[in-house]
Amino acid sequence: MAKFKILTVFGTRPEAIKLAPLVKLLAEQVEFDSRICVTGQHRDMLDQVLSLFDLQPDFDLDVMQAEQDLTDLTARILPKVRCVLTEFRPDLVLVQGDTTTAFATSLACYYQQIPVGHIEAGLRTYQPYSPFPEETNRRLTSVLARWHFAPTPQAKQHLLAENYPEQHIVVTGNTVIDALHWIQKNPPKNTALFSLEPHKKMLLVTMHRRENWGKGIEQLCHSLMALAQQGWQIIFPVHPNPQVREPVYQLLQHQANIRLTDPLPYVDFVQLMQQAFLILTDSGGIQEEATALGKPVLLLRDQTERTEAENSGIVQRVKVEHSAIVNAVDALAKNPIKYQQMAQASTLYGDGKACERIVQFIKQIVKND
Ligand SMILES: CC(=O)N[C@H]1[C@@H](OP(=O)(O)OP(=O)(O)OC[C@H]2O[C@@H](n3ccc(=O)[nH]c3=O)[C@H](O)[C@@H]2O)O[C@H](CO)[C@@H](O)[C@@H]1O
Repeated sequence: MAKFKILTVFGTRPEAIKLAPLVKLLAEQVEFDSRICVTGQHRDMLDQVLSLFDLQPDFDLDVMQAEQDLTDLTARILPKVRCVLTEFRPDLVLVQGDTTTAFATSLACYYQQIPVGHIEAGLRTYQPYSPFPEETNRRLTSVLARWHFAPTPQAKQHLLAENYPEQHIVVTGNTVIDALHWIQKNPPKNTALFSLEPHKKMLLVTMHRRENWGKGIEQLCHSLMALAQQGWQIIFPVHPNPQVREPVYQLLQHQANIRLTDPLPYVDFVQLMQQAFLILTDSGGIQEEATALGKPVLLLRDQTERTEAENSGIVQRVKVEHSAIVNAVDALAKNPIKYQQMAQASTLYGDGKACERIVQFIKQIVKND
């Protein structure tokens, strides 16, 4: 019998982290012919993850260009994905999350009438520009997908409220927790892990969302200067986008107690999350990982689609303003009871078995076909 052909397409670091354990598991299934296609939307950061998980793409579209804009990126992905679809002729294409790669790939599949399975389906803020373009990318991807792998019951509820058929939706947990477990079980040998000053409490910081470009990044940098002067040790892996990198390096490069780095290998970053007193971020995936690790997060965004973490108390939204950020850090440092209430590990985003559930569901689809 011919094998069921699955093509998994991704292009950015967070998609690669979240799909790595899944493509590894798919490759072990004898009844599947599973291939990987990378668009290369984030070239360097993507390659770092591929090498960590020892993944070799079967197709590499290499769409990355300097200062790429969303229109050009979408327009470059469509015909390149079409070529792969017509060459490999998959029975199912898997995409993840809310990137331009996920949306444009789903559209290319729709034009070829190839079914799409959407991993991490159903996250919503219902604000089209927050986060931008991710909120609209994920809603458009839902429209184009046939199968919806929802990470949480709440994500499933969003999809049901939008009238997607219940038999096409399955709650799996988020595959990022599988990735986290994998990395904890398979720490790479010979890595030079990041060294810290042991007597100082550490704040781990990331910021890259478009909504924070300009004023938000400036406000964050000024708050970090004030916190560094109070004696906090700050580690800030800086996103390579010039809209982020230039102002951050300009404002913070020579400040005592602040270490700016290039984006770190995933294993180093996970270790730093564990060592941090607090994480300050506008990231999506870090909220999920921090929830699993029991590490409090100050979320530097107006909206979040990860309301489960916020409701559980581990994630606290903070206005991206100098004094609001400084006050929020101070308040937690001075209130150990509140801090301990936040620092509770939870399986809200999964138990590390999301990939198994996705694979089982796909086998069921094949059986029912
Ligand atoms: C709107 C939103 O919230 N963002 C989306 C975005 O990712 P998201 O905001 O999560 O993307 P980030 O660039 O913050 O990447 C986060 C991931 O990178 C790791 N990390 C971070 C810094 C570093 O130096 N090294 C490192 O390995 C983190 O541990 C985490 O796993 O695309 C994801 C994949 O489709 C979606 O799930 C998210 O919903």
